[in-house]
Amino acid sequence: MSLLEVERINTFYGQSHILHDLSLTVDEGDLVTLVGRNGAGKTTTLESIMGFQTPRSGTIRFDGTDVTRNKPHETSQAGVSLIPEHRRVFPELTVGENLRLGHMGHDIEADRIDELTDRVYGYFPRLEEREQQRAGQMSGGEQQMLAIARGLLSDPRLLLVDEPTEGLMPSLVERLRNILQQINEDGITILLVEQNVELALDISDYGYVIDEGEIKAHKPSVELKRDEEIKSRYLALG
Ligand SMILES: Nc1ncnc2c1ncn2[C@@H]1O[C@H](COP(=O)(O)OP(=O)(O)OP(=O)(O)O)[C@@H](O)[C@H]1O
Repeated sequence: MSLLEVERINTFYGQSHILHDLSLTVDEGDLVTLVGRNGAGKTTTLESIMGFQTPRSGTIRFDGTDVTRNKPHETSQAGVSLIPEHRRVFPELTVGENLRLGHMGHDIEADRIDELTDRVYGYFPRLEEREQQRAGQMSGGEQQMLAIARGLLSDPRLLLVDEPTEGLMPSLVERLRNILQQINEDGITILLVEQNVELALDISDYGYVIDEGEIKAHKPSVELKRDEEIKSRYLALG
């Protein structure tokens, strides 16, 4: 059994049929990527898994439990955390306050919260230095780090990350790439959506290619990287 099993989901916005019989699986411990052009349906896939959109048909199972009709907070309590696009942090709150929101509503023991906090400060030392600062005063890159850190404080087993490198300068992209790998090596399963296809395929074990709401290919990332036809047809690369 895979940690996440998405089986033939169909998701609509009103009359618009966006995801067509979409299936994918993510095994525990893996870093899996979902890549595809703008508007291909990547965000909609993550939102369907999390419960922000409810598929009209099909099934989503997390750790063997049907979560297809879960509300987002229920999916979150089950162990999934979504880091949305555009780093949504609360600008008026401090870094520390933003982080504390990460474990609110989750039944996590105080010792575990301390452990998680230490761990995220290990990944992102800058956040510890800026604990008292308002999030809105930080750079875009730091806000992205904060959004990921906050997501980790809910103690997830599966992290869904939507376009984390968007708009970051190259040195930060490099840092973020290392941190995502480290988070995964520390035992958290990751499903990563990325426009930066080269980066996504470099750090992932397995890749899914989506186009017009359908999975067009899936294979180990090392094989996708060599597949010039898929890259030029669906990813505008090569
Ligand atoms: N709230 C919405 N209402 C109607 N259509 C939407 C809505 N959100 C997205 N869409 C449409 O659904 C399709 C898939 O969008 P989605 O955001 O999932 O794609 P994406 O692959 O994540 O693209 P991007 O990289 O641009 O975010 C697009 O055609 C988009 O226009």
